[in-house]
Amino acid sequence: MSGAHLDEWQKRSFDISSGSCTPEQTADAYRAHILSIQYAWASSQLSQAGMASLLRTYSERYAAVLDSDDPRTGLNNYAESALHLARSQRNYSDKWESSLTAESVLELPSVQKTIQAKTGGEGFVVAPADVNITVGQEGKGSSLTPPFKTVQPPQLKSEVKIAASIPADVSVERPSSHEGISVNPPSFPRPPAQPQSVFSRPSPALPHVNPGPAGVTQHYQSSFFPTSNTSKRKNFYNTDGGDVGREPNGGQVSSDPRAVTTFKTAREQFVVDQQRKHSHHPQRGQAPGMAATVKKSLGANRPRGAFSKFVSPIPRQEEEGNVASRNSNQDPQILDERLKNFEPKIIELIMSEIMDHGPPVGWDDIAGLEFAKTTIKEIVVWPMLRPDIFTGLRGPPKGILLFGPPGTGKTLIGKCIACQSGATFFSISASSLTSKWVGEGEKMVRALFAIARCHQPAVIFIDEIDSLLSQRTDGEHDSSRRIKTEFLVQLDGAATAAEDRILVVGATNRPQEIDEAARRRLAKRLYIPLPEATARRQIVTNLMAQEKNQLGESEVERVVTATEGFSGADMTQLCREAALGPIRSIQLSDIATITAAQVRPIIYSDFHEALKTVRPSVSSKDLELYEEWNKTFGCGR
Ligand SMILES: Nc1ncnc2c1ncn2[C@@H]1O[C@H](COP(=O)(O)OP(=O)(O)OP(=O)(O)O)[C@@H](O)[C@H]1O
Ligand SMILES: [Mg+2]
Repeated sequence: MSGAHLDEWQKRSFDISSGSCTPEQTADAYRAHILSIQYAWASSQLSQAGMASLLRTYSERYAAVLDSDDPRTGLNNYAESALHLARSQRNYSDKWESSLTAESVLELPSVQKTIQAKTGGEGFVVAPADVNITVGQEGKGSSLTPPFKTVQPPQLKSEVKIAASIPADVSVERPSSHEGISVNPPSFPRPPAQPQSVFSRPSPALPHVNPGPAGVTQHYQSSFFPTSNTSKRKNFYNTDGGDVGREPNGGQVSSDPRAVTTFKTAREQFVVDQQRKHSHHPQRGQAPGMAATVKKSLGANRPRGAFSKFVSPIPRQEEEGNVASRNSNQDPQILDERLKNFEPKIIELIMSEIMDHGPPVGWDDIAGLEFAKTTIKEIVVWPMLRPDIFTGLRGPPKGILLFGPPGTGKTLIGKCIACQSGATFFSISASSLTSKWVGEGEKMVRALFAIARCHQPAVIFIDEIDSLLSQRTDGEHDSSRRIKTEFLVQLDGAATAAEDRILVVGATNRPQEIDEAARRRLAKRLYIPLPEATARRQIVTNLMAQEKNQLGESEVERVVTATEGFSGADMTQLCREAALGPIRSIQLSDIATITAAQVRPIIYSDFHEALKTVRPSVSSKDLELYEEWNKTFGCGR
C-alpha cells in the first residue's frame, strides 16, 4: 500500500485500539479498512490471497461491531431492525381460548357416567397429577385396582382436572354410539401408546386404567388444564421429555442451525457481492462457501450450536422495560389501548400537530369581539374548569365555527384558546388530514379523534375548515368525500360518546362553502366581524405602546375614524407601514451610522402617509355576504 494509505490505516488502527472510539467510529474505521483492502487489491498492491485473508478478518470485526448487543461496543443494528419489525407485528395468538374447560368436560354424559359407575356410592378415584388416562371406549376393560385414594363425590369437581396442554387441533367430541371421550390424535407424531404401562411414574396411589381395545393413550397433566396460553402450548410439545429438538411437525431440529437455513444477512451478501465483483473465480486461501468469511449476523461474537443459549431478537423481559421507557419518552400515547389499531406513523403525524408552543396570546390581545370572546369562554374555558356543572343541557357544544372576513382575528382566537383553555390543543390544517394514499385520510381523521379522546379535555382547531368540509358534490374526488364523511361521523356519530370532552373549533372566511351537515354539527357559529372603532383604537394603542411614538389621543382618534372598514390585519399593516415612516425620513447616507435612539418617534403624519398606501382588504360587497350568512346561520345577537 502507498505511504499515505498506510498512515491512514495506522491512524485508524490506533484509534480503534485506544478504546476511546464509539461503536459508530469503530464501525466506520473497519469499513474504511475494508475499502482500503479492496482499493489496494484493485490497484494490484495486494495479492488475491492477502486480500481474501484481510477481508475475512476485517469483515468479521466489522460484523461483530454491527451486531454486538452490548451498547458500549456494538451497534446491534440487526436486532434494532428486527425489533422494529417485531414491534409492528400484532399477535393475537395469545387471545386464543380453548373451549375445553374442567366444567365442560365434567358435564359430558360419559364422564358423568364414569364418575357414577366408579364411585358406586362409596367414593371416587381421583386422577392425580401426571396420571396417564387412557381414553377410549368407556366401560370396556376399564378396571381399577386398589389401593386408590378416594374422595367423596362433592369434592370431585374441585379435584378432578383433566387434560393439560391440549393444542388447538385437538378436539373433544361428545361421543354418540360409544360413550367416552374421544380425543383426535394430534397432528404431530407422539411416542407409541404403551398399553401395558400407563403410568409415567409407577405409584401405588395411582389408578390403573386399561386402555381399551381401540383406545388412544393420552397423557394428561392435571395441573395444566385448561390452557390457552402459548407458553403452555409450547410446554405440551415438551411434555414427552426426550422430545427436545422435535418440532411439532415431526421434523428434527438439526443441532447446527446453519445446516437448515440458507438465510444470509445483508452483510454476508455484501461481502459476497464485493468479492464477486472483484473475482470471478472462487477465492483462494479460504474455505469453500462464503459463509465461512463472516459469522452469522445475530450475535456475531458468540459461538452458536445446539447447546448454546439462544438469543432472541425480541427484547427480554428486563430489556422490554427499557424499550418501553424509551418508547414512552417518544410517544407515550401509543401505549394507550385505544390507539393500538393505528399505525405509529399516523399517530406520530397527529401528535406533531399538538400545539404547545408559540408566543402566548391572551384574551386582552384580541381587540373588540367582546361577544365572541364571552361566548368562547363560556363554551371552552369554563366547562374545562367545572365539568361537573356543565353537564346535560348545559353541556358545551361539540363544535364552534368562527366565520368572518379575512384578517379579523379568527386564527388569533384559536391561538388564544390554545393558551388559555388548559386543554390539549390540536391545530390541524386540512392538508395534514389529506393524503395521497387512498384510505389514509379517513384513518388520519379517526386517529385524530382517538388521540384527542386519550388527551381529554381537548380542542381540535381546524383553520380554513372550508377546504376540509366544503359541500359534497358529485364531481369531487372519492377520497375527500370519505374524509368528510368520517369527520362528520366522528363529530357527532356513534364514535363520539356524549361525555367526551372534545371541542372542534373551525375557522373560515368562506362560511357559505361549508357542507350543511357540517354546519349543523358546528352548532355554535360565531361571526367575527370587522373591528369597530373601539377595537381599532385598541389595536393602534396596543401596537404603538411597543414603539416610540408621539401620537396624541386626538390623533389616534383621527386614525380610527380614517380606518372605517379596515380589518384587524389591515390595522396591523397600517401600523407597520407608519412605523417605517421615521426610517424613511433618514437620509440614505446616515442609515449606516445612525443609532436606534436617534430614530425619531412615530408621528401622525406617518399614519397619514401610510393611509395612502394601505387600503381595506374587505369590500363592502363581501361584507354584505357575511352579514347575510350571519343573519341566516349565525348565533350572534
Ligand atoms: N381583533 C384583533 N385584535 C388584535 N389583532 C388582530 C385582530 N384581528 C386581527 N388582528 C391582527 O391581524 C392578524 C391576522 O389575524 P388572523 O390571522 O387571526 O385573521 P383571520 O381572521 O384568521 O384571517 P383569515 O380568515 O384570512 O385566516 C393577527 O395576527 C393580528 O395581528
Ligand atoms: Mg386565519
